[in-house]
Amino acid sequence: MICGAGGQLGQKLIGAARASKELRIFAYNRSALDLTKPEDLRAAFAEAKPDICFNAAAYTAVDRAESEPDKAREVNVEGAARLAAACHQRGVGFVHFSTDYVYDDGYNRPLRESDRTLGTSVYARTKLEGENEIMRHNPDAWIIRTSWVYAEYGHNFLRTMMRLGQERESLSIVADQVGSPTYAADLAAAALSLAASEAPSGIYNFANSGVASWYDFAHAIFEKAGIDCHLKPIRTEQYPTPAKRPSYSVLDTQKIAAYAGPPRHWREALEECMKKIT
Ligand SMILES: NC(=O)C1=CN([C@@H]2O[C@H](COP(=O)(O)OP(=O)(O)OC[C@H]3O[C@@H](n4cnc5c(N)ncnc54)[C@H](OP(=O)(O)O)[C@@H]3O)[C@@H](O)[C@H]2O)C=CC1
Ligand SMILES: Cc1cn([C@H]2C[C@H](O)[C@@H](COP(=O)(O)OP(=O)(O)O[C@H]3O[C@@H](C)C(=O)[C@@H](O)[C@H]3O)O2)c(=O)[nH]c1=O
Ligand SMILES: [Mg+2]
Repeated sequence: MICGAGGQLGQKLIGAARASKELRIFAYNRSALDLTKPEDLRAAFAEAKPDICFNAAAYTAVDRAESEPDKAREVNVEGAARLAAACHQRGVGFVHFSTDYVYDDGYNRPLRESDRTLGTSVYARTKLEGENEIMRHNPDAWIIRTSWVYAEYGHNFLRTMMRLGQERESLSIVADQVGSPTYAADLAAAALSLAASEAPSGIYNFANSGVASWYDFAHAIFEKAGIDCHLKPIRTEQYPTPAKRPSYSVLDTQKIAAYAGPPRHWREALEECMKKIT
């Protein structure tokens, strides 16, 4: 059972599950299963009778969340907790997704699952609270923290850059926020591997390997797309946004690698994704 099936990760989970050929898939987008509606949940469980549930549904608009915290909370905390509890009651496995933005920004080495959390934005705090509520309602849950997710479709930095790069002659992009771009297809495959393994419940990081600033990421996108737009590296203060983002959120992925294999480099994954964009 896949919730949030219309999002970028949701669509890739469907693809990964189909490729395995052994799974019967019940995928629900927001109109079929709204996490804030208990009656939708009951109907979906009755129909799918799943062995395992993947929750790709979330409120992901980082800046907008600053002005509508209740909406973000409703999905990322209450909705996620409700789904986790429903799975636990029925003995259904549960896989949830969280974000690099939950980590404390004081580290200068790849972040481990046991490191301190903080959350400098409404989005990050609702995701963190969601994690805690999930673990309280469902101690068997797997929670995968990931970062900078993109796909050839959906709302993401890659698609924003492709659009702006074609419209503008030059773009200023922050170069002092560092993380790891992650292809939604690689994340989906890792999530299925984790759920099929003997991995204990708890928190797992997953991201493509290698490190990039948003500026590096934009640079690689323009290079691969052959877009001729001048890129200027800037500091965070020069690009004010409603939500404060972490300056360093590279994830240590050793823990999940034991069950899902080592992730490939973000540049290799980006190349595969961009071949799908015509
Ligand atoms: N995108 C990223 O860079 C990152 C994402 N993550 C996490 O990964 C997960 C997947 O994210 P991603 O696929 O990128 O996000 P998307 O925004 O692409 O997809 C989220 C989906 O959830 C749906 N949704 C929103 N509210 C509800 C609701 N009440 N009930 C059911 N569905 C709902 C959205 O529908 P609609 O479009 O109609 O609102 C959308 O289809 C999320 O948990 C996210 O927090 C973690 C790190 C990075
Ligand atoms: C469009 C644009 C953005 N930026 C900066 C702003 C920001 O610091 C950075 C990325 O902007 P975005 O809004 O695309 O990224 P953002 O929405 O913050 O992406 C995050 O989404 C959530 C869901 C997550 O969980 C995170 O892992 C992360 O992927 O790029 C520029 O510097 N110049 C620009 O022209
Ligand atoms: Mg955004």
